[in-house]
Amino acid sequence: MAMAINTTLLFTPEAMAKVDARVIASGIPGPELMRAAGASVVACLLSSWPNVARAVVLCGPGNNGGDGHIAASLLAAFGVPVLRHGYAPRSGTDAAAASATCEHAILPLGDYRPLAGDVVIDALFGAGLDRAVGAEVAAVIGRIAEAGTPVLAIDLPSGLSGRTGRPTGPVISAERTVTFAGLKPGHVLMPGRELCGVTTLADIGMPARLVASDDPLWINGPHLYGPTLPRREAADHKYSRGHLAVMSGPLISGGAARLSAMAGLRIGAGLVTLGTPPGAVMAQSAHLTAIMQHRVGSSADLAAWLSDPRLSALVLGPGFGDLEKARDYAKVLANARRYLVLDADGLTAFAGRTGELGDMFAGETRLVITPHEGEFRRLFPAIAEDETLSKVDRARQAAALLNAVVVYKGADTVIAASDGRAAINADAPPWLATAGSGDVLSGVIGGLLAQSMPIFEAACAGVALHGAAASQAGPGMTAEDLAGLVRPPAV
Ligand SMILES: NC(=O)C1=CN([C@@H]2O[C@H](COP(=O)(O)OP(=O)(O)OC[C@H]3O[C@@H](n4cnc5c(N)ncnc54)[C@H](O)[C@@H]3O)[C@@H](O)[C@H]2O)[C@@H](O)CC1
Ligand SMILES: [K+]
Repeated sequence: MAMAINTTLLFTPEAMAKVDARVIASGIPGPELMRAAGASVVACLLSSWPNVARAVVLCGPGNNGGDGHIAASLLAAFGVPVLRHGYAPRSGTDAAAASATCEHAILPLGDYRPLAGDVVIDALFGAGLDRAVGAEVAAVIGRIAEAGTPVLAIDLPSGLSGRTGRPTGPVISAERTVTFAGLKPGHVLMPGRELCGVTTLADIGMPARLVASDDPLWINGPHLYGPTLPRREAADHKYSRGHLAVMSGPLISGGAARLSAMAGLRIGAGLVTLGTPPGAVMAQSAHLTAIMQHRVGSSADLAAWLSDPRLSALVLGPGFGDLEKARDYAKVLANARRYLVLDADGLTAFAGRTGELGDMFAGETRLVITPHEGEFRRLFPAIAEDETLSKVDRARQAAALLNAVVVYKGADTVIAASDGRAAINADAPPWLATAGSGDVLSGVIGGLLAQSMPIFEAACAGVALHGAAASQAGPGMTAEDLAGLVRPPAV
């Protein structure tokens, strides 16, 4: 039978509970899964801490504790000194059967005092955590943190929500986490990703076809956008690879549009033109070679320019400056049914006016917005303030509200479409948070849209390829370096 981990989907705790139930209903007993889970924890512990002096299993009342009991009995069999602290499982459960395999008594949780050489196995709560941990658990979490004792978390660090990636209260900070069959949003959303430390996905013998979910939530990667990347053909010419326009701001802030335009060209758009206000044309000319210019001083100029049907996608916002003009231009672009990446000043222009923006872009989705945290809060204050929502929920609600693809930026950028599809990007390097990097991202997405890539896939690919360019650039990267390193993958 094909056993599996699913490396592309993300499973909310609810979706994972359904997978568990399906697998057990298919005839694989729960205790068998628990044995495999406990064994994978032991494998991780022994490879990461081969000189462990004492393995301290902190066990909770549910199945997460059950995995911990299995780990305790296996470690004891391997001759590792073991301590169990925590709560006894309810009788008759799989966790109780697991607990019975270990002969060490379960000592009270509050009695644990960390010693040098300890490694803690956190088996208190996993996917079943539904509220803040109590005072006794909070106290032991505090003592472990104070002592700096390394922690290996089972499934999720206790106190972390697998759905939101946020702590529900006091939370374990783990060095390593072992989870099963598929990652949960909490493993990749911040600060969850950091609280998990290094996360390992273990195969516990669930059949591949059952490790599935009808919630369209993925890790961002080529599995999402690879098949729709623009193909290079020998017969390509510049017009067959699309024409991207980037609206330039005034003299003082024209650099942002240039970064965006350069990125659009590098990602493969056949032609890239700056739409420049008259006062900035000379200055921009001094900087441009492969990028062309068109003089655009008013909405009428823009509308006239758009009579060229080859102009398929536009970027509006980086360094644009004039908020009223940004609103007017967005309206012209919406009426002309062009694909638009709205960023920076283009987003600020619609703070408090998201209804207006959504109405403009009704119908087939043609709008991508790329807000960072502050811009998102200004655009969607009610969604941003709702503490029950995860970043994925927020991006999805914003996307539905605007009929747009939302690229909600950060260390855990979420890309969401108005039909509910969403992806979390989990591998961008921290030095990507630099001035001008957002301008490059909007150019990358615009360049892919100009090449007729479908809109959600273009946004996912843009975020991934932008991150890949940053990884290649390395620490100390500037936005100019980044724009120069953006490349389409070979397809
Ligand atoms: N069912 C399965 O097929 C498998 C489950 N596995 C493990 O099972 C775990 C999920 O098990 P459970 O659903 O039993 O969940 P947990 O073991 O995470 O805990 C659930 C129990 O804790 C209580 N609880 C939740 N939050 C609490 C809080 N803040 N303070 C005090 N009590 C709290 C709940 O009411 C419930 O009784 C996974 O994380 C994974 O480790 C693995 O054994 C693999 C297979
Ligand atoms: K845990």
